[in-house]
Amino acid sequence: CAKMPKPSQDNDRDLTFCRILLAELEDHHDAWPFLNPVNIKTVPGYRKVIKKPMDFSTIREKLCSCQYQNLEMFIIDVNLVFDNCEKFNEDNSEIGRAGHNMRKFFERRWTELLKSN
Ligand SMILES: Cn1cc(C(=O)NCCN2CCCC2)ccc1=O
Repeated sequence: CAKMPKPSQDNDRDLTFCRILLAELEDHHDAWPFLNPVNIKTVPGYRKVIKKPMDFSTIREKLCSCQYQNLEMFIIDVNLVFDNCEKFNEDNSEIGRAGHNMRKFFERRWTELLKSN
């Protein structure tokens, strides 16, 4: 049938979930490497290696300026943070471990939230 606009309550639910999930990511003990964009002037190689930088403050800005169509687009950006981290950091490093911890936390929380529906 013709593409129908998503009922607004679904959009409202998605937006609420993004706000909850992002707040919990920002408050997590291991969030410190991901709170702001990696400084490509002080981190050698980052600019060349990581094609699409992403961080929680950028996700916060996008969320607050309605740049996420739905929950899926938000999850894609959060996963980009963790995929970039895995690409650039050894698993057995401070930042590498923080990335794995944060990804595990995020996976668990969004599945819990979606099951609550
Ligand atoms: C995600 N990620 C982060 C960094 C990084 O150095 N972040 C700065 C962390 N500092 C904490 C207090 C001031 C800044 C390097 C590589 C990387 O993949």
